[in-house]
Amino acid sequence: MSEFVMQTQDLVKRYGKAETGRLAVDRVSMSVRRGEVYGFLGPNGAGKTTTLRMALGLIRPTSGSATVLGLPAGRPEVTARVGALIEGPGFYPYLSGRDNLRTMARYRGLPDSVVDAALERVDLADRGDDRFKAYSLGMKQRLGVASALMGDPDVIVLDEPTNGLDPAGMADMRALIVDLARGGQTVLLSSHLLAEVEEICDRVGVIAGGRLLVESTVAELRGGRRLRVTGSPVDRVLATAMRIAGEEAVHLEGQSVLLDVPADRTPEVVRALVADGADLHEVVISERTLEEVFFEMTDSSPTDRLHAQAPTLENVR
Ligand SMILES: Nc1ncnc2c1ncn2[C@@H]1O[C@H](COP(=O)(O)OP(=O)(O)OP(=O)(O)O)[C@@H](O)[C@H]1O
Repeated sequence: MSEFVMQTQDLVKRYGKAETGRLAVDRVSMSVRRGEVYGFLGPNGAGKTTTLRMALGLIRPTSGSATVLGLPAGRPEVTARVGALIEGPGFYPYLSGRDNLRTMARYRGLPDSVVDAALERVDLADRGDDRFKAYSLGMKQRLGVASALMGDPDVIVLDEPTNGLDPAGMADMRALIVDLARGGQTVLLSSHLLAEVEEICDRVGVIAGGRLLVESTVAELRGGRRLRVTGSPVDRVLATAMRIAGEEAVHLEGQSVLLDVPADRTPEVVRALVADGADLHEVVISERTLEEVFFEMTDSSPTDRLHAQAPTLENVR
């Protein structure tokens, strides 16, 4: 059994004319491992939905390929083992939640018994007989997830499942996703919310402008710990830091110099700074947040960071 449940190789999607059409996805190769929660992270319009639709065989790639559970995307035997919630399924407003799911289950050749299990799973069992149109947004989202869970699929693909939910609804949805992975199912979650991905995902793929910028564990992406040094004169601290850690690993934030070095190099850094004549006011070892990593990766300035309101990728581009 392969370690990977979903892989794409150089997936490309160009909407419209061959030469001049919009390049929505540009050579994306990603791999989702069995049993993990994979966060597919990117700002609006990055190409997340288009990539997922190709990976599920819902639209044809311009070039490249995708395999799910070792088979080409879109094959019927694969489709039966993948549950997906992409851009909200079309529910009938005048049918109850339960009848909506029954209709879908029958269409997919599943027994009625999967419906109650799925409603139970998303905590909608006692509201299953209410009409869909009377559901709150959170309930509608949960019913969408229930539709993806019917038949106990191996892989669950959820496109922005917390969109439009209030904080409590988001927390419930995250808890459900973590629970699914604990039960052995693989979850591929697309999101533009950094904090959400950081909280619940094992690995993440970051997409922007149709390109996959990076794919790694959240811990690897953060690069472990970093050192924050505040001292004077700042330009001397900066020069020494760059000499010790290399230019790439040094960032200036206000009056502080940030160094991406392993924590055990702290004494060496402090010795060098003092030897170079810097006055040290503060040396702190801190964990980087995913948000910090993204701002650096996309080269936005500290001023942009000050104006960033919510930790979403919208602020990054
Ligand atoms: N059917 C289509 N025809 C033409 N262009 C499209 C189509 N679907 C998507 N696009 C364009 O492709 C690009 C990627 O869109 P996509 O929906 O995949 O991004 P996304 O990351 O899922 O964004 P969002 O979070 O806003 O859904 C966007 O520029 C979008 O306008």
